[in-house]
Amino acid sequence: MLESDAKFTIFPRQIKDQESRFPTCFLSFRHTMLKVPEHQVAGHQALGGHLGPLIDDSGRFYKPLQGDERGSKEMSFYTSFSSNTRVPEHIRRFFPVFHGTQLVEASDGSGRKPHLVLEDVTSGQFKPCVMDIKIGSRTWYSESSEDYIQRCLKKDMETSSLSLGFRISGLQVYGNKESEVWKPERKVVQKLDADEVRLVLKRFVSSDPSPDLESNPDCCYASSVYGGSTGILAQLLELKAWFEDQTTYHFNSCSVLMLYEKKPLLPKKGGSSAAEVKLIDFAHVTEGKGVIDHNFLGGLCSFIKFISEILTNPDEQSPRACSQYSDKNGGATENGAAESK
Ligand SMILES: Nc1ncnc2c1ncn2[C@@H]1O[C@H](COP(=O)(O)OP(=O)(O)OP(=O)(O)O)[C@@H](O)[C@H]1O
Ligand SMILES: O=P(O)(O)O[C@@H]1[C@@H](O)[C@H](OP(=O)(O)O)[C@@H](OP(=O)(O)O)[C@H](O)[C@H]1OP(=O)(O)O
Repeated sequence: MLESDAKFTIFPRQIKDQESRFPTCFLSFRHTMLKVPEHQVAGHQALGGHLGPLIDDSGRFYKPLQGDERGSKEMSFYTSFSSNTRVPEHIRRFFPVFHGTQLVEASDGSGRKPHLVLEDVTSGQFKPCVMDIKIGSRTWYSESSEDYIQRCLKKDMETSSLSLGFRISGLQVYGNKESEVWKPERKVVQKLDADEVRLVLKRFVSSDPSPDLESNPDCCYASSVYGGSTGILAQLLELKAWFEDQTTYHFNSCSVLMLYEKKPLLPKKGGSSAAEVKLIDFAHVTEGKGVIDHNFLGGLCSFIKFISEILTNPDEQSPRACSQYSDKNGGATENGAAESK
């Protein structure tokens, strides 16, 4: 039995019809115009007739439930988490609000399909800077199939996951110039080494993120975004304290999403930037069975060290230029779009 009040079980699959696999209490219809999210930085994307998430104008993010067990796993997680009285209130804010599931027209034209209805965490932001960081030195878990374990192992070894305990899955950073956005190729940022990751984390909080500049990034937003009592570092430390205690869930292959809105003027010293940390992607969450999620905790600690070192030494010269990824579609672009899966 789980230590939580909520049952953390996968919904049964007695009924084959995909729409019927999900409890009717979660199904509802809202007739609204859905569109492809402009600020998505990783994951399956709805562009080009693929199946991917959609958003509406009221601040909701519709993530299609994947037909295999990933969909039921993610819904099972949100259902369990929503009613788990052991989750402290101050920790809930790190998770997108869950509004149940809904049948909506899928982006790949395959008809109405069940989607998770989540809070759109970028809603209302004009120039959101977003980074998706997949946490953990391993993205597989013992319950996975042999084939899945092999695929994950290969990817973990080829990317920074194994060496750093996390990999950057994707990002976008706005510059101060109107409509300039840096959205480097995902395959490249996943494989950066420690120096390059440090440089990207600096560019994320700089006035001009453009990778072809000779100068070091100015990090002029570092103290207001990463620092301060409500900044990214403080939030990550709060999350870390929870992970040192919680043993209900193992967050395999989950991501930390960092976001803040780029404003042309610098916030006053010590002023808040309304930077946020969110946890997303729960398609591979498993039961913690009373054991600390050391894979996630280790990766989180490693990521925290990168952020805190930037705050301590923002002016430290980065030993390497990022030519590796600036050469490969990494330059600042006009409304650059990430590639879709
Ligand atoms: N609640 C949300 N609000 C706004 N954007 C979101 C939200 N959840 C996810 N995103 C965006 O969508 C991207 C992919 O999300 P997620 O990892 O959940 O999808 P996925 O298709 O399961 O990914 P993967 O293929 O890595 O398993 C994130 O990087 C982020 O940009
Ligand atoms: O194709 P799948 O089975 O949906 O698995 C995806 C995988 O394709 C994807 O890799 P890539 O297409 O970006 O190379 C993985 O994303 P990362 O690159 O961030 O690792 C996804 O994580 C895979 O999905 P899942 O994690 O559910 O296995």
